[in-house]
Amino acid sequence: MTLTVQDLAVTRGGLTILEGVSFELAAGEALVLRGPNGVGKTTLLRSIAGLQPVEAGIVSRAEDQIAYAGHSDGLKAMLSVTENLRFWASVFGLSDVEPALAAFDLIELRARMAGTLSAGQKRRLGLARLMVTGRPIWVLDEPTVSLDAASVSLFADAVRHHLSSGGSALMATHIDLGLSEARVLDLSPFKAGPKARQMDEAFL
Ligand SMILES: Nc1ncnc2c1ncn2[C@@H]1O[C@H](COP(=O)(O)OP(=O)(O)OP(=O)(O)O)[C@@H](O)[C@H]1O
Repeated sequence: MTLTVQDLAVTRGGLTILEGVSFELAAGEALVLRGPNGVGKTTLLRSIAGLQPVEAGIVSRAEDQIAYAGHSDGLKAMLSVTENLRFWASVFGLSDVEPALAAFDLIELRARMAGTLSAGQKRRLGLARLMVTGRPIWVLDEPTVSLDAASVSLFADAVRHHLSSGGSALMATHIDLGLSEARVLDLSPFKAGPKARQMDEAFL
């Protein structure tokens, strides 16, 4: 199994948000996390990626197997599109960025400074970065934000290709990507108990 999550509890701002979350993800599989705004999708993904500690439970995975793409694109504004990808490829020990440029329709934009890209173009570059990590488990938080229909379709193709090459993907998304092979996990039943909920209201 690529990723096993057992009885996981995660916190945000010192409060338990989700508890009792369990699932498995094998090579070639995609799992889509669903649930209303604020249920804890981002918190869960960050915890699984090792970006924040878990409160309880087990996440069995090698952190160096995970490529995480979250809300901030992490792009270098003063580097070109190609230079950004080359930079990330070098960090991960890879060199060929051409497939990633092609997959996300970035060839015509390759010489542009990343800081001058539109929101959707930046997002495409942020997602292209996944391909140059060479890492098998993609953990994606709302990957399609700012993407138009054609770009969503490119992204879905990239995920399909990743799965067919033995990769796997765990993602939170509100839209239907048309990935018929993806399983769906609704997080609503794992919301932490009423005590934590009441305290959460105090933040509002
Ligand atoms: N610093 C904080 N202190 C307290 N609560 C927080 C803090 N940051 C986030 N939260 C709360 O934690 C809960 C989970 O947030 P999270 O971002 O994981 O939800 P989400 O399911 O990803 O939401 P969305 O669909 O809106 O992106 C929310 O109720 C949010 O208000």
